[in-house]
Amino acid sequence: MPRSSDAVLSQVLTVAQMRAAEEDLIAAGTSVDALMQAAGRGAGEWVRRIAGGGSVTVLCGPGNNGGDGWVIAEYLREHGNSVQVVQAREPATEAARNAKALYGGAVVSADSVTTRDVFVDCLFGSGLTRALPDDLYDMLCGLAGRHRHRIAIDVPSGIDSDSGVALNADLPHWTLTVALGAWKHAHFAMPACAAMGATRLVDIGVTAVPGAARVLHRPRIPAPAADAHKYRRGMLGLVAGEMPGAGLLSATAALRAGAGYLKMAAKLAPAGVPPELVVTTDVDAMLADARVSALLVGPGLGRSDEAARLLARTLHAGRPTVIDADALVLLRPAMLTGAPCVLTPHEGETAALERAFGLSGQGLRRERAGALAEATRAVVVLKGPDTVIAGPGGEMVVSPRASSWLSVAGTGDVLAGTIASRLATNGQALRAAEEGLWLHGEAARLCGPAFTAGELAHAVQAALKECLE
Ligand SMILES: NC(=O)C1=CN([C@@H]2O[C@H](COP(=O)(O)OP(=O)(O)OC[C@H]3O[C@@H](n4cnc5c(N)ncnc54)[C@H](OP(=O)(O)O)[C@@H]3O)[C@@H](O)[C@H]2O)[C@@H](O)CC1
Ligand SMILES: Nc1ncnc2c1ncn2[C@@H]1O[C@H](COP(=O)(O)OP(=O)(O)O)[C@@H](O)[C@H]1O
Ligand SMILES: [K+]
Repeated sequence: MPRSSDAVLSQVLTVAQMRAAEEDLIAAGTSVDALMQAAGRGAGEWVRRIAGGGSVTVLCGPGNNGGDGWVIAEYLREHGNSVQVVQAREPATEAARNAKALYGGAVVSADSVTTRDVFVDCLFGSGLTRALPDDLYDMLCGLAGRHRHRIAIDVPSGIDSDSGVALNADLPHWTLTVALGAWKHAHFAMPACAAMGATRLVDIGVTAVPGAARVLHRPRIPAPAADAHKYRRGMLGLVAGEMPGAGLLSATAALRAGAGYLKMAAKLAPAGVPPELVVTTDVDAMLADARVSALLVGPGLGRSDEAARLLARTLHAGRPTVIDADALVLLRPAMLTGAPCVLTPHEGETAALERAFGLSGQGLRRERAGALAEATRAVVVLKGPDTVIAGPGGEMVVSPRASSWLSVAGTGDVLAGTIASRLATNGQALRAAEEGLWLHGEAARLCGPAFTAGELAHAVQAALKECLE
C-alpha cells in the first residue's frame, strides 16, 4: 500500500466523509476486508509496542470496530503476546465475521478477566449513534479498570465521532487512542480529546476528501530575505486604548514572531515600554502610514464610545487587521471593509459577535466558527482548550489540545500579538492565524507549568526557531 501524503494524513473527517472515502477505495478495487486488515494490523502494531511482551485483552463489539478488534487480536497472537478476546456482541457485519473467523486464540467472558497489561477497546468506533446500554457500559468500564494500559481503537466507545460529545457519563480515560484511516473530529474536540491520551494515526490509503477540515501543523517560516530591511519584513501598528498594558503583552510577543518594526499608537505613552517598541500619540498618522502592513486592535481597548470610534477609524484604514478582545465586543458589520482580518474570540466574545452579526449561535464550535467566518468574511480563531480556525472560504483547521496552563490572564493578548506579527510579515489572514496559533501552543509547551503571559510572550521566539526553513 503506498504511503499517503502528509496533506492527506492531516485531514479530519466526519463519519459521512469517512464512509465516502471508504466507498472510493472500494470502487478503486480494495475490499472492506483488506481495509480492515490494514487498519487492524496497523493498530495491532501500536498495541504491541505498548504491551511489549505483555498480556492483552481485546473487547469486540458488533460492528466494524469490533472487526478491527479481531484482526488486532490475531496480529498480537501471531507476535507471541498472550491475548484474549471478550466478545460483547456477535459480529453483525460480513467483514467483522470474516475477521473473527481468522482469529485462532482464546475467547473469554468479561467476568473471567483478571488484572492484565493492556486493554483494547473495539466495542464501538465511529458508528456509535446512541449511549451505551448499561450492560456494555459496565463491561467497558470494568475491563478498563482491570488493565494497566488502555488503548482505544479509532474512537473511544461512548464518544460521538463527529462532535466529541460523551454519550455516557464517566467513560474511561485512555493511554493511547489509535485513529484508523483518518483523524475524526472527536480527536480534537472537547470533552473527548481530553480523555484520549496520546493519539496516533494508522494510514490505510484513504485519499484526499474535498472540503475536509485539517489539523494544525508546525508551519515552515522563512528567515528574512538576504536584502530584507525592517519595513519590508513587516511593520505592525498596535492601536492601544484605555489600558495599554494588555497591548504591551501583545507587543512583547509580536517582537518575537517575525515582524521587523513595531509601532504602538497610544493616547499616553504607557510605563514599561520595551525600548524596541516605538510609541506615538498620533494614531491617525500611524493609520495613514503606507509602510504599516498590518494592524492589531483590541487588547486593552476598553468598551467606551470613544473606543468604538477608535476601532471604526482603525478598520477604515483598510489594512490587514487582527481584531481581539474589547474590539470583538464593539465590532459591527458596517465597520468591516473587506481587508483581510483575523478575529480571535473566546466563547464569550463569540456570543457577542453572533448577536452583532445576526447569527443563531447554534451548533458545534467548528460550525459556529464557520458561520462567523462566512458572515464577517474574516478568519475566525475560536479560542479555548479545543481552538478551531475557520476561513471565509469554508476552510477549517482544528488544533491539537494545547497546554492547560494557558488558562491564565493575558495569554489571549500574546496570541493576538503573535498572529498580528505573522500577518504583518506575510499579509495572509489564514496563514497568519495558523502560524500564530501554532507558535502560541508551542511556546506554552516550552514554558512548562505555571508560566506568566509575559514569559509565554518571550518563549514565542524559541517556538519560531523550530519553524525555520
Ligand atoms: N470506514 C472505513 O474506512 C473503515 C472503518 N473501519 C472501522 O469501522 C468502524 C466503524 O464501523 P461501523 O460503522 O460498523 O461502526 P461501529 O462503531 O463498529 O458500530 C456500529 C454498530 O453498532 C451498533 N450500535 C451503535 N450504537 C449502539 C449502541 N449504543 N448500543 C448497541 N449497538 C449500537 C450499530 O447498530 P444499529 O445502530 O445499526 O442498530 C452497528 O451495528 C470504524 O470506527 C473503524 O474502527 C476500519 O475497519 C477500516 C476502514
Ligand atoms: N484549558 C485550556 N487549555 C488550552 N488552552 C487554553 C485553555 N484555556 C485557555 N486557553 C488558551 O489561552 C488563551 C486565553 O485567551 P483569552 O481567553 O483571550 O484570555 P485573556 O483575555 O486573559 O488573554 C487562548 O489562546 C485559549 O485558547
Ligand atoms: K473503540
